[in-house]
Amino acid sequence: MPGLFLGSQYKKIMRMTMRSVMRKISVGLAKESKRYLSSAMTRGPNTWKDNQSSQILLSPPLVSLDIPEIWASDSNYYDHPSSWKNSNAQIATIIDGKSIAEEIRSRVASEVKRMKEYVGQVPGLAVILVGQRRDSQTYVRNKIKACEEAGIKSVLVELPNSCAEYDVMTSVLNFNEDPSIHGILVQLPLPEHLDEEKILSVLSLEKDVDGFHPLNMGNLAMRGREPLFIPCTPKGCIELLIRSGVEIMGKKAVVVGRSNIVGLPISLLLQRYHATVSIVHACTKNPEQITREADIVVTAAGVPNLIRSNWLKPGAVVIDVGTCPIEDPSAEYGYGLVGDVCFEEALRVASAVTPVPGGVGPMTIAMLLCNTLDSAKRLHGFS
Ligand SMILES: Nc1nc2c(c(=O)[nH]1)N[C@@H](CN(C=O)c1ccc(C(=O)N[C@@H](CCC(=O)O)C(=O)O)cc1)CN2
Repeated sequence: MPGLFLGSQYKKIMRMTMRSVMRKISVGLAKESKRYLSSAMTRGPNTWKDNQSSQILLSPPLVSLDIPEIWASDSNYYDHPSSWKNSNAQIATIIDGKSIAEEIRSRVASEVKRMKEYVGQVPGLAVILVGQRRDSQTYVRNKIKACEEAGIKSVLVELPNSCAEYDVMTSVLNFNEDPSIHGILVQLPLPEHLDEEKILSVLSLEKDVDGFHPLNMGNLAMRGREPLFIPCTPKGCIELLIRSGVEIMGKKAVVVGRSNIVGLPISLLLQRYHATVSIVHACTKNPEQITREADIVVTAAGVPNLIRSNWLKPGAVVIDVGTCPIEDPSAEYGYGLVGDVCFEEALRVASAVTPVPGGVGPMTIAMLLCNTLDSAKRLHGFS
């Protein structure tokens, strides 16, 4: 499977790297270019081949994506958007996040088994849930179930809505010290009286499987840096794009929403994959004029049916992260989920769309398992 990546995006990055290096040589920067090229080569395809047996995801380490910051002057280098599928009558592909997530989860399970055989330990995840939000309870229940199915140990701490900051921080600090726990997450949002920033900042950087610690987020934002963890939902979006064969490099991407959980990190991550990224948010004037230019739209506004057909360019790829709970007495837990995208309309304009439910949501949980496994491997020096 890594071959798929090598066959398209990586080749393109290497081609661009070579071009940039050639340009640099021509302007007298031969020494620096040679150093860059040799390091790009050593952490490039060879590294990938070496790791193939235990590699689960197709998305590569971020540092391996780095290329010199040189603006391309040859306009025919990128695929022109006009070469994208362009018919209004087209019915988009539905990106099946549920089945992709299942495949990833079964690969995580195999790796957990292998780790148990070689190290005698399984990864451990601690989940802290404060309060009784029904949606949070569902997500946490699903996370615990997914851990069980993958052979990952999980511990759940449930605290009442009225608890003090001190109680949450004490739980986090205890798990920081527990060697059987490799990942810790505090389910968000927290009740209003609790200071999220304060709580997340005491979480051990090495166990921050949500990737919300300011240092992990900062490293995601900075070129040449590799965060220990990439937030689960954005990481899942990229994995969906790559697995659906969507080219990211050089494409115009628009992110709708700027939350710390999704909007901000996905915009940073798309930049790391060399998309040209715009962010629209609640204060943006005429956001549809901006999204209409986009090859890739990732939306995380939490506003049902915000994205209508006139917000989309024909052939765009649409990733719907919006999950808005709506009352549904006939549903198992009394509510259903709707996304940000008017799905029926998007199907007629876009080239690919994720559904809600069954799109990004299941990927969030699959990526959490990946991050927990990665953390355990790192902490036990197992590859
Ligand atoms: N600590 C965190 N809090 C929150 C995160 C997060 O990544 N870390 N993200 C969201 C909620 N979330 C995970 O916690 C999450 C959202 C949706 C799903 C999911 O599988 N959705 C399914 C439908 C599930 C259902 O039946 O309701 C789908 O879309 O198909 C998983 C996790 C906010 N908080």
